Amino acid sequence: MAIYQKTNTKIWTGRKSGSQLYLHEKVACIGLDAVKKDNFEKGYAILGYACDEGVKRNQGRVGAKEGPKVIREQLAKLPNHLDKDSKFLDVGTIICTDGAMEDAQNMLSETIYHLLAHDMVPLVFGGGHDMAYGHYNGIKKYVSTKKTIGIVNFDAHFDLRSNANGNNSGTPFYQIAQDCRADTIPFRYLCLGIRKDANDQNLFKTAEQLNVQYLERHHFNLYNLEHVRLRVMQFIEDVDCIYTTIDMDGFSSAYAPGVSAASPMGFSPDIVLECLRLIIDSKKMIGLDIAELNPKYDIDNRTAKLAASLVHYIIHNELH
Ligand SMILES: N=CN[C@@H](CCC(=O)O)C(=O)O
Ligand SMILES: [Mn+2]
Ligand SMILES: [Mn+2]
Repeated sequence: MAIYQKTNTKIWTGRKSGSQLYLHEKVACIGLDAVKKDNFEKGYAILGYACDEGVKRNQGRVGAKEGPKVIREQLAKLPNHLDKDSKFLDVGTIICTDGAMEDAQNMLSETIYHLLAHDMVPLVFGGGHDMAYGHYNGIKKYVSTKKTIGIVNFDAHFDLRSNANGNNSGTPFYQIAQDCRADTIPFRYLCLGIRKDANDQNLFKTAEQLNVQYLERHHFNLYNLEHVRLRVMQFIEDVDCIYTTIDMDGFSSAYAPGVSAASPMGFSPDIVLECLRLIIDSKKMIGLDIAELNPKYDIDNRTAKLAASLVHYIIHNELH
C-alpha cells in the first residue's frame, strides 16, 4: 500500500531571522487538499517519494526511502531569495509500504496531476528512480497526448532495463517507451552522463532501438560546453514541455557518495547547472525530481547538500 503523509513542520528548521531570510521560514507545509488554484504566479510544490522498493528489486543498496527527509533538512537551512508573494510549498510525502511500489507510483502520478492542475511546478524528492514512471504519467495525464513531453535525465544509467520480469528502479524509461509505442506517440528521452562502465551492451542496444539521445560522461563536461549546450537546445526545441530528472548517482562519488550505485568517474555539478539554466530559460520545464539519494552512504551530508543546492538553484530562477 502507499500512504500519504503531510510534512511535520519540525523538519524545516534552521537559523532564525524572523523575516524569511531562510527557506525554513519561507516554506508553507500544507496538505494536498489545501492546494488551491489562485490568480497569482506559479509556484513550486515539494513532494516526497519515500520508496526504495524499486532499488531493492533491482538488487541495489536500500536506504533511498530516507532521501526526502534529508533533502528537506538541508534545504531548510539555505537562504531564501524568493519574492515575498511567491509560493513555496511542501505538500507532503507519498510513502511506499509493504513493497507496494506500483501503488506508490500511481499515487505519485495522481498527485502530480493534481499539482499541475493547480498551477504548481512539482519538485519531487526520492526515492528510487522508479519515481520517474509515476512522475511522467502524472505529467502525461495533465498535458494529454497532444503535447510532446521531453525527458531530460542526468544519470550514469539509462534505466532502460526490460520490465518483463517486473518493474524496478532500472526499468522506468523502458516502461515509458513501451507506453509511448502503445499510444503511438514519440518517446523523447535525452540522457546526460551515461557511462560505459555502468551500462551493458544490451542497454546501449535498447537505447539505439528506442532512438534515445545521450551524451556519455566523458563528453558531458565543461570542456565540451558548446557541444553539450547545442545538444540540449536541439532537444528542447523539439518538445512542448520538459520533465527533468536528476539521478544523484550520475555525479562523481566525490560530490555524491550517498547513493546506491556510486560513480567514481561521474560528472560534476557545473555542467548540470549549465543544462538546468537552458531548461529553465526555455520556460518549458513542467516538473523536476531528484532520485536515488541514499543517506545511509552519505558522508557529512555531502550528497544531501548537493541535492538541496540544486533545488535552491532551480527555485531561484524564473518560472513561466
Ligand atoms: N536506478 C538505477 N539503475 C541502475 C542501477 C545500477 C546498479 O545498481 O549497479 C541500473 O539498473 O542500471
Ligand atoms: Mn537512474
Ligand atoms: Mn543512476
